[in-house]
Amino acid sequence: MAEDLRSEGGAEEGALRTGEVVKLDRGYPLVRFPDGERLRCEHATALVKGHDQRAVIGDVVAVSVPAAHDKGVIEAIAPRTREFVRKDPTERALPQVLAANFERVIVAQPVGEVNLRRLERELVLAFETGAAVTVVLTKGDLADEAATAAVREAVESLAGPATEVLVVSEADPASVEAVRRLLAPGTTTVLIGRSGVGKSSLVNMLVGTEVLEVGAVREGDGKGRHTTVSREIVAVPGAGRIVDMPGVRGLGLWDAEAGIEAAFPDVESLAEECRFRDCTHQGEPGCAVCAAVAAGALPRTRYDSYQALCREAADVRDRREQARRLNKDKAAYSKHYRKKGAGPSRGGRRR
Ligand SMILES: Nc1nc2c(ncn2[C@@H]2O[C@H](COP(=O)(O)OP(=O)(O)OP(=O)(O)O)[C@@H](O)[C@H]2O)c(=O)[nH]1
Ligand SMILES: [Zn+2]
Repeated sequence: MAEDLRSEGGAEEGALRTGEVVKLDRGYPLVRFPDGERLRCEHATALVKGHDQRAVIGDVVAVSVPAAHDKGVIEAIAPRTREFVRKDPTERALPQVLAANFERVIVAQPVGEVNLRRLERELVLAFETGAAVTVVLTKGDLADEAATAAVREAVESLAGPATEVLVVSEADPASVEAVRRLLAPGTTTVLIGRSGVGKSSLVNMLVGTEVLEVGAVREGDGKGRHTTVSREIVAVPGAGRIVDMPGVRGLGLWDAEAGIEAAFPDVESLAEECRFRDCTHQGEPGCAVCAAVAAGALPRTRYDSYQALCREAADVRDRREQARRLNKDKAAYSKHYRKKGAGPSRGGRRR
């Protein structure tokens, strides 16, 4: 008992202050307090040790400020209203939260080089958060009107009728006004998209000054480019706040069932006509999805990526289940072990 309390309470005397993680870079998380003060904060060992809890951008945190200490200590992280989660690229079965507590996700892709397969994946992750989702096609000046219209149509049909699709261009400052209108005061928007699509440029246009460093794209393949790794919540004048999430390369699915459903409304509505309620659309009799593919009503590529994403989601689910079972076994084992070992010496150890 006493041990539990000790590990929870921490040794700090001062009152806890509530703040928000507004910047993450290579240093300690930067926390902003309601009075505007910003302070670099490290994590209390109690947070990191047991469950490896770490604050992400947007997290509301309780901070203690030990006397004669230049850093604060994050003692607790408030429950999140929303999380952007991907599978941790370096782990078999662990999630990685990239941002917390936001109201909207903007998925950015360059209008001249839209990658529909990647967009599908980005939409699954965005929808999975439960936030409002918007697609912004960037670099509008690099595509002519006809090409832009064709791409917009393709993207709209992919994203579904509920998702707005906007086109912006650095060459046309008015084009970002539609984005600004989405950022309602008091709300936070997360901006995702592969490196170089123009996310930082969009944020700078919204703010009106160079708040974020813009990467210079190397001629040709665009490889070997310097990418910023910091994430920062930026206030947009007269609107809400936006977080540019640079350097998000891999977007492995984590929890994805609801996201897939939302990102594939065309498949989902066809699926309602399948003979079996649990149809997997892989050749079952009376499958409306397969029938639509055969009739050319549902593009085969679209069907294939739907199936691939479903497989990936199921695979992650299996691995999590495995890990959970393993941990349960471990926990049961150590509980048993503790009981046996602690028996005779229990009284003696208590102080
Ligand atoms: N022609 C044109 N170029 C643009 C536009 N927006 C951005 N760019 C260029 O695209 C390159 C990449 O822009 P960034 O804003 O750094 O892209 P990013 O998505 O923030 O990239 P990361 O920070 O690496 O994630 C820069 O050279 C920009 O000048 C646009 O509307 N038109
Ligand atoms: Zn079916």
